[in-house]
Amino acid sequence: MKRARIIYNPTSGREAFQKELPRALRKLEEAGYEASTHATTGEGDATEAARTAVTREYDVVIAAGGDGTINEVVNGLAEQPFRPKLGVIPVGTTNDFARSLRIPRNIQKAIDVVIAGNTKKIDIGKIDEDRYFIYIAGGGKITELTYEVPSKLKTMLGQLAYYIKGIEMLPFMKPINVRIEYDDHILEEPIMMFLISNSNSIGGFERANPLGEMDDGYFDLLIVRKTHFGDIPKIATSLLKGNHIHHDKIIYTKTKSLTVDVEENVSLNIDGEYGGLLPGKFVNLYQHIEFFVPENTD
Ligand SMILES: Nc1ncnc2c1ncn2[C@@H]1O[C@H](COP(=O)(O)OP(=O)(O)OP(=O)(O)O)[C@@H](O)[C@H]1O
Repeated sequence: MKRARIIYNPTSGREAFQKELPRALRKLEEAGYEASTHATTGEGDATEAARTAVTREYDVVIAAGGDGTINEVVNGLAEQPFRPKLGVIPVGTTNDFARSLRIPRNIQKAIDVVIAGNTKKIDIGKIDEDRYFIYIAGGGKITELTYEVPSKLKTMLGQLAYYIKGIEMLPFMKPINVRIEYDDHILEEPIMMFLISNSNSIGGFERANPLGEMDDGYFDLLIVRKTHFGDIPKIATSLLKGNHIHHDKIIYTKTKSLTVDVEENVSLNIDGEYGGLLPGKFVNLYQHIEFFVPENTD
């Protein structure tokens, strides 16, 4: 009999999962899984729980929560030589990663995806020696000033799936001097921010194959060079149209790894959460975790 460990955040998304849990367990049992649960107790607990699931040789881990919970579970699995297959039940406030995998928001339908058994190996980002991210890492320096973001700009930016959180901050950012090394390039100049993504969103909003670039071993690297407040709407428009690749304030490329050095204190954002200060080394781990995904995503 296959064994599944459900790691869920009981506080995530208005506690919706707990109500559905008995039904989810029943479904899994009927599908031939012996299933057990672990309710997380606070920050970092999902990482520990995932490590324990590996030690106890579960075949499958199911992470129920938001992006934060999935990030933590992946951090517990990523360094293990044997990594169970990972199911995702998106019950958080932000579920960008699950959305990119086309996993349904409906809890029972998301369980059905696990039961159906279709999987895909997805790249994972590694930061320095022992931290991992699932879809985005980025950095920049936020100013003390609070400009009002024009509402038109906000509406436009609202359509940017992954980069929204980063780009939306542009008006509040001030230039930082960086040294970024990627492939054979060395960039040494003031920039507004950089975003490293393991996604298909940028330049690919209308892609037919949504997972096409989450398993290719490459990050998307987006760097916004030093710019003035007035240029930001233009940059946002160009990002939205997907022709940002040719914008002179934007560097957009693909790379398997990069290092980012800074002279001052600049914070790093990992999967939407504060992730300490730079510098950092970022490496794409090719097809490192096998996720359950709906069948029609290939
Ligand atoms: N029992 C708990 N009580 C409080 N916080 C917890 C608990 N278990 C886990 N957490 C923390 O909650 C963080 C965020 O959770 P998660 O990503 O699942 O939800 P979310 O999408 O951020 O939003 P929300 O919790 O508002 O639905 C996790 O990174 C984890 O550190």
